[in-house]
Amino acid sequence: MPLRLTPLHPLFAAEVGGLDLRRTPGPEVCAEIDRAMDRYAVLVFRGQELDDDQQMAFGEALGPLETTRGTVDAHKHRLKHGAMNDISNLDVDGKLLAADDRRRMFNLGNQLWHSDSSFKATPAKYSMLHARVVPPDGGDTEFADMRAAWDALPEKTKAKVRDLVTEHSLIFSRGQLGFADYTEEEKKAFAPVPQRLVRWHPGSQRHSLYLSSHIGRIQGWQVPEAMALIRWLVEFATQRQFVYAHTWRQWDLVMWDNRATMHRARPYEDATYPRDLRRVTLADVAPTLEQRMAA
Ligand SMILES: O=C(O)CCC(=O)C(=O)O
Ligand SMILES: [Fe+2]
Repeated sequence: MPLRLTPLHPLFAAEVGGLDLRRTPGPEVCAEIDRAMDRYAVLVFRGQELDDDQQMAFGEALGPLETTRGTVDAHKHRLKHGAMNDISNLDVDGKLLAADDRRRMFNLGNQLWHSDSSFKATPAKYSMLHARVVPPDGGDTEFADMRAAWDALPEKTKAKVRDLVTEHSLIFSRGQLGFADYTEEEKKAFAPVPQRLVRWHPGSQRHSLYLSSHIGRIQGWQVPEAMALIRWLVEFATQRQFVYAHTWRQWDLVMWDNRATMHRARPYEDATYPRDLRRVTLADVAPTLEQRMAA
């Protein structure tokens, strides 16, 4: 049975109808979802009244999670030794953290355009956010299609950036927010990781720009030149025609492919309203430099 897909944007993003995710989909439906992710990169499932277990079960049906219940003990240990050292979807009891709690911990970083976990050697594949409580207005999440952005680049620029290797770290993204003080342990934990600037997406057979606020260097380049280029690319790639803005309703589940998109949280007026969005993240298969490029 093919999924019922309704496009939400001329380039990417679609709504998926006819699925009740309280019952974890089997392998055939998951394969359909993967195919739809390859095509659309962002999928919106409305009206899904899930709890943490059901959301995690859906994630696990699609592939290995970045943080699983099996790693909760290790995770508790890391939290005890400084929550700032860790970034995770889980709290100390293994419950999913609300995005706002993660945001408080990670200093508004979600409001910068980014790709999840690009600061990890093996970054994230899919992320899914589930809306438990939403404020009356504001607080959208915006997504930008990094395949369409790549396609639209001038050929000269493509040739210039095609083989570049960037370095990503939480220290770089937090630096943009004014954070500068780190312990030696934190510096070690957040050591920059190399990533390709241009990726090959096997599912869609398309290239994508792998951009993120976590980028702070391009290997072999002086920092000012590197960051001027990265800023230009981010501006280019997040022009209005490449962006889908999701306005949340309670019980929306939105899943995106971090290999093919960037996203950012938008602020909302009255921060006294709760905004409880919970995330489950799937791990990619390998560091980007170890992944195959197009033949
Ligand atoms: O809160 C949001 O709108 C987005 C948060 C985010 O970037 C994430 O959960 O990965
Ligand atoms: Fe994010």
